Formats: sequence, structure tokens, C-alpha cells
Amino acid sequence: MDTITFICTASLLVGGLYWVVGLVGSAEQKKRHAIDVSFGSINGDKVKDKHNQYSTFFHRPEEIAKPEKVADFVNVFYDLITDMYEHLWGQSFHFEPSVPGKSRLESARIHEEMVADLMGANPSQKILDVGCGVGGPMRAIASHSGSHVVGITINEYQVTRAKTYNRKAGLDKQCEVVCGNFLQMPFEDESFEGAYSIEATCHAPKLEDVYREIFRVLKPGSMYVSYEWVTTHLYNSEDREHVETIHGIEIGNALPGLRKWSDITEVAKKVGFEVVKEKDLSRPPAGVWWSRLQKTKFSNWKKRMMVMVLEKLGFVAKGTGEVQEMLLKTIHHLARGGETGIFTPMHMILCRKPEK
Ligand SMILES: C=C(CC[C@@H](C)[C@H]1CC[C@H]2C3=CC[C@H]4[C@H](C)[C@@H](O)CC[C@]4(C)[C@H]3CC[C@]12C)C(C)C
Ligand SMILES: C[S@@+](CC[C@H](N)C(=O)[O-])C[C@H]1O[C@@H](n2cnc3c(N)ncnc32)[C@H](O)[C@@H]1O
Repeated sequence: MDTITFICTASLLVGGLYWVVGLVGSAEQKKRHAIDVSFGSINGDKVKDKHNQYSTFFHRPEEIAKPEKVADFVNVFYDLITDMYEHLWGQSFHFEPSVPGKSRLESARIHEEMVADLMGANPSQKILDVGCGVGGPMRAIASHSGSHVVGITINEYQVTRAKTYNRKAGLDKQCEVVCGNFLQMPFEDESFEGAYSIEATCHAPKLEDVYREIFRVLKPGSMYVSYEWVTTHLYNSEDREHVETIHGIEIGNALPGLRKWSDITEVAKKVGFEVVKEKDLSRPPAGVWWSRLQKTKFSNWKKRMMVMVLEKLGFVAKGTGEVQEMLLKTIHHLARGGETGIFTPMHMILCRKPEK
């Protein structure tokens, strides 16, 4: 072997080893630049089946229309993507306006603390996090306000992750996590002094059902804040590109159907809330929320190629590439939704449950 061949072979071996090591570590061990393809929530041999199960919902739209099926399909989605999200995005599964001079994680924290400030959360209160994910916002809000936070998520794996992170952050006394459906919450009437939902109620087949349930568990006089995914006044249902973009967002994010911005207050009032404030937090002068998606696009396509090869070689679970591709397509649609202004993931509504 001549020197050049030796150097090339050695580099390929070292490079290959680097990627493979990046693939097999646990979510916490892995570095952010490794290919994020573990599925802590499901066995490797089930990834393809689960992804097929997920896609089937969109091939049979009548399935998505059945409210009782939606929770299952959302749960399958989070089994598939929770680890991937955590690796590259962190413990908060939402967007935020980018704040000049701040990193994405710092901007996310500001966006989360704003929820606590809007609710006026304080250490004497018990607050509900509706659709809590792995608890990034819950920990930020508990530390910022001193309040006790109870989170609910439909996904059992997220409950395990959230509890682990709460313990590690020393917040397990202040933060609780429950597995359950936010359409039928296992909580007493009037048992919370505040509630919030961050980019979560968009998964509900009917917004009215989740808002009514939140209204039920709040004490009179309590505040509720929500960041909603909606189409804006610029969306035109006659425009093919608009329709494609919105449908693309729904497919890649387990959404049974995006709502119009004007539906949000209407539903809040219908279930009995007073609407105190409503604002699209993505509007200028707020920094754009989709810029980071565009930056990651190219490096993600490189990862896609790598995953394809590794899947063929049997190093990663079959179906991994399909899940990754679904998320990559979503990036495109989300960014398009942001650029055209027809979609926002941060339509904020602040409500109060009236005093009796
Ligand atoms: C609120 C929701 C999720 C919003 C965002 C947190 C996520 C939307 C799209 C996600 C991602 C797309 C591409 C992924 C990439 C292919 C993978 O290698 C690493 C993770 C991604 C970057 C991932 C990260 C989270 C998102 C930006 C919805 C579900 C209501
Ligand atoms: C995009 S994640 C946002 C998580 C968290 N709010 C955050 O910002 O990090 C949406 C969350 O809503 C939860 N969810 C969706 N449908 C649900 C349902 N029917 N009942 C309970 N949780 C649900 C998901 O399990 C997930 O945790």
C-alpha cells in the first residue's frame, strides 16, 4: 500500500468510526453534530412499521377526522421524533422569535419566561402545562416564577425524559409530569391557578374540546396563555401554493388540520374565557423564527445521505431515513409558511376565567 492509499483508507476508517459512534450513544451522550437517529422510545425493528402507521393516517383522511384516533396518531409521531428533536433542537419543542445578540436557546428561554410573566405566575400557585413535551418550558417557567408546574403529555416516553431532566435540574419537587390526554385530563375541577400551552393544542382535532377542558380545571380568576399554530389573514385557500404549504406543515407535524387565526379568540370566548390580549408574536419587529431552519437545511441533507447509507448497511433502524425525510420536507414547508407570512407558530392568546 503506498502512502496516499494508506492515508485515504485510514481517514475513511476514522471518519466512519466517528459517525457510527455518534449513532449509537444515548440521547444525552451524543453531541449535537452527530446524526440524530436513535429511537429511545421504540425498538429499532418497529420504526418502519410505526412510520407506515403514521403515514397511513394521511392516506386515509377520514382517520384524521375521527377525534378518538388523533391521540394515537400524535402519540406514534412523538415516539418517532422525540429523540431526533432533542438532539438538534434541545428540550423545548417550539419556535421563538430570534432576539438580536442572543442564541436560539436564550431566545427560547425569553419566549418561555414571557408565558410566566403574562400569567403573573408566582410561588404560591399551581400551574398546568398542557402538552409539555420533555419539559423544557416547564423547567424554565418553574425556575423563573417559583410556581409549581404540572405537565401533561400523551406520550409515555416524553414523561420518562421529562422526569429525568427535572431530577437532573433539581426541579423534581417543583415540576410534576403526567401521561394523559389533554381532552380528558385526570385533574379535579378548579384545581389550578394558571395554565399555558406552547405549540401543543394544534394537535387537538377540535380546539373547543381542549379549551373547555382547560377552562374546567382552572380556578375562577385564573389566567391561561397559549402559543397557537395558525394560518394568518394572508392565507388564501384558493392559492395552490398556499394550500400545499399548509398541508405539508400538517403532514410533517402530526396536525389534524391547521386553524385560522380568528378561530382562536372565537373558541376561547365560546367556552367561557374573557380574552385579555391576542397578538401574533412573529410580526415585525420580532426577529424571524424560521431562519435557523434554513441554516440547517444543507447540513441536514448531508446527514440524510449518510443515514441512507447506514440504513442500507444495517447500522441504523429500517425506516429511519423515511422519518428524517419527512422532517426535512417539513422544514421546507415551515420556512415557506414563514416567508410568505401565511402561517405563524406563535399566535399568542391571553385569557382569564371569569370570577364566579
Ligand atoms: C411544535 C412542533 C414542533 C416545532 C419544531 C420544534 C420542529 C418542527 C420541525 C422539526 C425539525 C425538522 C428537521 C429535523 C432534522 C431532519 C433532524 O435531523 C434533527 C431535528 C430537526 C431539525 C427537527 C427539530 C424540531 C423541529 C424544528 C409541532 C410538532 C407541532
Ligand atoms: C410540539 S410539542 C410541544 C411541547 C412543549 N410545549 C414544548 O414547547 O416543548 C407538543 C406536545 O403536545 C403533546 N400532545 C399532543 N396531543 C396531546 C393530547 N391529546 N394530550 C396530551 N398531550 C398532547 C405532545 O405529546 C407534545 O408533548
